[in-house]
Amino acid sequence: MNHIIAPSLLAADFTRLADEIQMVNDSQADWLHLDVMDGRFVPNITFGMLLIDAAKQLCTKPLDVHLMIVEPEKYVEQFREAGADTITVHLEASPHLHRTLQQIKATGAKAGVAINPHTPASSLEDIIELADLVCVMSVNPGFGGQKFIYNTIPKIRRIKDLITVRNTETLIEVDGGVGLHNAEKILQAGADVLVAGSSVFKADDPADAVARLKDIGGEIQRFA
Ligand SMILES: O=C(CO)[C@@H](O)[C@H](O)COP(=O)(O)O
Repeated sequence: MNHIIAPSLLAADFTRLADEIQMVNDSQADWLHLDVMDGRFVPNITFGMLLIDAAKQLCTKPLDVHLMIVEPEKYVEQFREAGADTITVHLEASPHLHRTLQQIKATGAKAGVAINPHTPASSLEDIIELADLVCVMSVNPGFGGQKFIYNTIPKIRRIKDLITVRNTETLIEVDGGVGLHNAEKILQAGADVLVAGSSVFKADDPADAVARLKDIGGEIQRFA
């Protein structure tokens, strides 16, 4: 499988949201990534179902919705109804993660688990079979435009090993500080999905930035 590029709308120009989403439609992007923040799980507030609903009407690509909120289980059905194709909840915000992933799947959405930079790969051992996607946070969640935390690379490898050993179809998504300067390393470590906010939307030519990210790694032999 070729890797997936998911531009993160957080870095878009919100005064031109329809144009920014049209760029995603016209580019080689595979998904649109949407960061929902509640000011409690993370120290920032972004948007909720209303914007997901609007994005769904404009976007021709699947919506990858990342819930950086406490008690995500309260809102799973509403985000699905708004148009989320993948719903990712944080392990650190989900005391009943197994139940929450089942709840997401019951809506027909793909179920993702996100882990913060300090959360070890081993914390996924008893949940990996249920996860369609693991979102490895490579910055502390809450803001776009931060620097990639390089300790994440060995963690991606450990998660990839876990997925290989358990023989699951789980995708590894890497989110935060991703760009042309580090995408190859991230893909070599085993990532399947690159979330890119600033490196796409702040580029002079965002569609070209997507194309370049999509191009990377075509010839790469991944580590086992
Ligand atoms: O979830 C987050 C931040 O919490 C990310 O999705 C960012 O939106 C990625 O933005 P860049 O680091 O690529 O600017």
